[in-house]
Amino acid sequence: MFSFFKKKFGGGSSAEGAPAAEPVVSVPPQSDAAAPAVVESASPALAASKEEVPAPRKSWLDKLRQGLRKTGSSIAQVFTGTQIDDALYEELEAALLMADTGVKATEFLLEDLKRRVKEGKATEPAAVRGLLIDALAELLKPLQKSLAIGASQPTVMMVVGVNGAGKTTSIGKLTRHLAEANAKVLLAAADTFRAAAREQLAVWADRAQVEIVSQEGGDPSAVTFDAVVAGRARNCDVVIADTAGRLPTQLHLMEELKKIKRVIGKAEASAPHEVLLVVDGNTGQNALNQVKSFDDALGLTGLIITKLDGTAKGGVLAAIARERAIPVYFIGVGEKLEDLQTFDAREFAQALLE
Ligand SMILES: Nc1nc2c(ncn2[C@@H]2O[C@H](COP(=O)(O)OP(=O)(O)OP(=O)(O)O)[C@@H](O)[C@H]2O)c(=O)[nH]1
Repeated sequence: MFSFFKKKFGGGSSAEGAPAAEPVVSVPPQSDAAAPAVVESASPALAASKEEVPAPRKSWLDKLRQGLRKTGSSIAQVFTGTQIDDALYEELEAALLMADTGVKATEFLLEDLKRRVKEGKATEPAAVRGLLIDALAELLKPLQKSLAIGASQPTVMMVVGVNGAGKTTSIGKLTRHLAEANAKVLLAAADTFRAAAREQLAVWADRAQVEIVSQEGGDPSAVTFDAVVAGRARNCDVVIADTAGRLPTQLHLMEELKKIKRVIGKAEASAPHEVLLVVDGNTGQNALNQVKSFDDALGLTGLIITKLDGTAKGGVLAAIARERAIPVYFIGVGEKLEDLQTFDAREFAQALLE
């Protein structure tokens, strides 16, 4: 099994810690026992002093920092005073809630922070900010995991989400990155209703020079089934199915997704290997509700969080970590190819609070 993304994205969530030059064995970051040294060096922030952060990653990080400023500045405001007292914690609580961190994650972070302040014997509010970065990075750590390709051929991914979350755009970018890393990708346009959605996916397929299975009207499950069978016959590394946007409350449409998942399993018993939810990070607590609903219906394996360019609701990642810790494979901060990058817990905490 190998992961393209350490190589392509030059750092970020890869917990492997291996040099970025070659595809590497993917080790889930959570499995500290298996790879302790690796986890240690996973932070690009730490690595940055030793090796150059690649240019696309750097420009993405700048955008992420910029994008999270609306969230971060109201939290940072709390640390401009001179004392660490109840008022500071109350202000911080309000700022975290305003950033859509949610009650559970906010309570957890405050408790953890107070413990860190006590243990670290911090006396300056500015130092508390550093400790909050540590607390947040630790809370977010379970979300950090690389998307691994290659254990099955093809690796079948099903991508779901509400309308306009950024599914097709994210699939397009992911496909480009995979294709550039020499993976053979086949796309399935399982949104058989909306011509524009199919066309949009076809444009991405064209740009990445990959094949696409598409059909006007008809059954989305049938299109996906055909794509998985074709992907296997053509020795593809990855098959990605783009599904039509839907709200979790549209029960018949959720049933349709369950059917697509079942039918993929009929085409390839071990598939789908990934069920990815694309969520618009700008929707805050609503994003958390989407994660819970889609996970209950489909059993998600990963998240792609988009539109973190210009949000006041960046705290939602902490809420997800506390309430439904599904790996965040990618973060999107815009519409360009390089705007989709892997997630790194400490990097995110720093981008938010530094
Ligand atoms: N600012 C910003 N815009 C994004 C990002 N990701 C996607 N978009 C834009 O969001 C809009 C919707 O993206 P799509 O990829 O069409 O969303 P979708 O989920 O496939 O939509 P449906 O097919 O309607 O379900 C497009 O205009 C994208 O360019 C992001 O990270 N940041």
